[in-house]
Amino acid sequence: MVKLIAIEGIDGSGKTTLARALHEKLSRKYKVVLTSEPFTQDILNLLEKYGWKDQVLLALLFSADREIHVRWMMEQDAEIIITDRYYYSTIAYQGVRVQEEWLISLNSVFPRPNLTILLDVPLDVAWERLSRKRDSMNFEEKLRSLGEVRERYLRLAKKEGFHVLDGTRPLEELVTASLDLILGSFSTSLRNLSI
Ligand SMILES: Nc1ncnc2c1ncn2[C@@H]1O[C@H](COP(=O)(O)OP(=O)(O)OP(=O)(O)O)[C@@H](O)[C@H]1O
Ligand SMILES: Cc1cn([C@H]2C[C@H](O)[C@@H](COP(=O)(O)O)O2)c(=O)[nH]c1=O
Repeated sequence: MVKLIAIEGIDGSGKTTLARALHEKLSRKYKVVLTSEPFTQDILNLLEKYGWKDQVLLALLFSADREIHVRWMMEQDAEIIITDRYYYSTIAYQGVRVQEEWLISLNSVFPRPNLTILLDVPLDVAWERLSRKRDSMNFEEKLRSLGEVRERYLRLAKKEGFHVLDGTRPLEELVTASLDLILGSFSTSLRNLSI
């Protein structure tokens, strides 16, 4: 059975960097697919067209994109799939303005990840990192709500049992900690092979 690992966190928390490093390490022993959300170019076009203000529309668009993403993931020949963002992104981000129960219900159709890692960073660290890539989507809007998104992620982590890692730690430490979690939580066959 394929194992699904979700990497979550606010913008600038280091998700993409960690996901790529884990992909590189795990690929030495396993068939690993690295993917991310938003998944399709279509959703990026729609975000461009309709903007980022209407959070109900965003929740519906991201969830539709996720359905296409999940179908695609199910077709992959992989032992491990690492996704840089998954449905908890919708619950944390759109949850700032939209009823959480509805978001949870909307996303209840998707497979639950086997393991979720939340990279947690304070806002000033995220801002500093993001300002280096100010071309990122919707920069000014993001900064306004990122604190609330972080709080929502931390609450979700407690409720859903995510593994929370301090994203200000050096990358090498984060990779080691994540590999321990991944190999420790999966089957004996995965655990017996060291990376
Ligand atoms: N552990 C780390 N320590 C210091 N800098 C880091 C660390 N991880 C990532 N960075 C740097 O922070 C910046 C943002 O990293 P990255 O793009 O991986 O974050 P992200 O969470 O995927 O962001 P976004 O959600 O905006 O795409 C990059 O410049 C990256 O090199
Ligand atoms: C999947 C998903 C994403 N978002 C937001 C979060 C980010 O601000 C952008 C994606 O950009 P990134 O460079 O990949 O971080 O979209 C969201 O609000 N809801 C979602 O479900």
